[in-house]
Amino acid sequence: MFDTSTLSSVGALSEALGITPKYLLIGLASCVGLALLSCKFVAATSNRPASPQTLGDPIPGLYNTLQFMFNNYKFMTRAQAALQGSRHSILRFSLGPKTVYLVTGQQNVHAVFGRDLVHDVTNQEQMTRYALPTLYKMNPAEVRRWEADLSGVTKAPIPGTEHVPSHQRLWYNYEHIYAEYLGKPQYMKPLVKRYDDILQQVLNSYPVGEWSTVSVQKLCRDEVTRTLVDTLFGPRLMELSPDFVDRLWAFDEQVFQLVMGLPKWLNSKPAKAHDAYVGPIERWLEVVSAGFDWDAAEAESDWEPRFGGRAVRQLYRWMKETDWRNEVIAATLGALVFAIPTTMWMLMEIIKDPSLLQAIREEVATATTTDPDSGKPVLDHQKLVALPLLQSIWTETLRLRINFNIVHDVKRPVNLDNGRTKIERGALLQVPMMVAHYDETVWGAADHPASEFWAERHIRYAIGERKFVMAGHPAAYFPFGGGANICPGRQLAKHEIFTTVALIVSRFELEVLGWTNPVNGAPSDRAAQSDLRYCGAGAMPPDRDLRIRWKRTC
Ligand code: HEM
Repeated sequence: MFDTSTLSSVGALSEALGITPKYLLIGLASCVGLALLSCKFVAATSNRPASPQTLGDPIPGLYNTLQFMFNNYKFMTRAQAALQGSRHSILRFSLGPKTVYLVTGQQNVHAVFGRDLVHDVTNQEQMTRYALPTLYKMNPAEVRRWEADLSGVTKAPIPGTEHVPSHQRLWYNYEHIYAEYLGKPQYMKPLVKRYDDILQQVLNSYPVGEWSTVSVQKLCRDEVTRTLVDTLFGPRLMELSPDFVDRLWAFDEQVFQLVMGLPKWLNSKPAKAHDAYVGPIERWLEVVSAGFDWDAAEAESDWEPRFGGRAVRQLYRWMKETDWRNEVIAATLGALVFAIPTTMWMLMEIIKDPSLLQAIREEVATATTTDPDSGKPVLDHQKLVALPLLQSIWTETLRLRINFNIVHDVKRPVNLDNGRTKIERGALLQVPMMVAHYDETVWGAADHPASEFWAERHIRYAIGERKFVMAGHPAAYFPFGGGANICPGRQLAKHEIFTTVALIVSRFELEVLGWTNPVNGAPSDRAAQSDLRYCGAGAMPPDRDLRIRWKRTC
């Protein structure tokens, strides 16, 4: 039990850390073990030389750990400040008993994602410790299978593991099937076509010539999400569970807490939301797999109504062949990242600025043809994803709104910082997007600081023609991660999001009504900003909604 003095010191500490007391209490309970270990660790390592830069810890072993976990934005701002003006681009701190190296600088980022270190610096320990038992619901025996697969993630197995049968190579197949069936153009194109068709049907439910009021967040969380789910999984999932999309968003709210692995008795909400989300996927799998003929042509088709697109079907097939339980398959498929916050941001940025909206309409028209039979407009997706202004807005949105700390374990000692920093085995490397994506020296322009959205940041004009040219170095921009684990859905996401924007701007007249608070719908006197609670965890959604009036024109 806490007495009042404990609560007031919790209050003071929470204020200093910028964490709400509730989270601090949960954090204190869960971190106490880590912190004790960490104090021992700090004592053992305090004689180290001051290279690389070390981030001070006001309460050794505790403050940094808590702030990192519960107010990542403040932590990263401190880290940025510590690195500024320092001759180092690597910052060391402790997270519980672990030594963490925050890796910044283009050369270092390039090295961490590069082929040379692919077997030395991996995400596998993070996966087996955090993602597989929580997000993918694997039991200890199932996790041990992954731990036992030492054959690596690349096509060629790590020397000495060539005896592992190829379909039993868990790390390799997991990456490979995603990369193949989500990323390769011949498999991705049918998914994009399906997405376009379904979204058109959804938008056609708004009668031509009639004004109606919609909100951008609600539209994306509802209609656009349904379109995405139908594209990947087919229509049966939502027919069997009409409230599936509500369950998805309820789970989305809890996912960060879930992956933190807090015990259920401390906070049961994340596990409950997870079960409520995975349950319908498991039931759907039972229904669609029953009697499915794996030797028939439909098993190889680009899209069929049971499993939907080929990626999900291929994953299911491999997982069954390698004896995954249905619950684990359902949880793994359910973890497919959805691209919704990026869609919300792009729509908001375009719709709120009438001259940008007009420029995008004109650009989209150049990627639209007319169907000779129906006379209806048809998007040329290949042209669409190459449009310069749309690409600039996409790049700018991802740069500012995707904020993820990519974490890798060091399996063998590595040298970074031009050989000046030796990283020991067992340490953690964190590659934060926030430092690279907001770097003023890379992205800043006169009158347009790096922290600000500027639609034309990645546009150059050559003889009056608009061209897309990324304003900064590619190694300072990695919203999809990098190296062996780079997001396999990145091209699909780009195609789907561009299609959504193009269909909306070209078929609707749009008028802004105002910003609202999505929690209670009340009017807001300011535009949306990134929801900083999501800093370090993925996409930062807008903290305000945009209410608009729209009228379908064709
Ligand atoms: C704007 C949209 C998206 C962004 C910014 C994004 C970003 C990311 C990032 C940062 C990672 C982690 C990479 C790493 O650990 O190095 C990731 C992984 C992943 N993404 Fe995406 N993603 C997006 C959309 C999608 C879509 C639409 C799909 C599929 C339908 C998808 C499927 C995946 C999968 C399966 C992984 C895990 C790969 C693995 O575990 O190795 N993503 N994504």
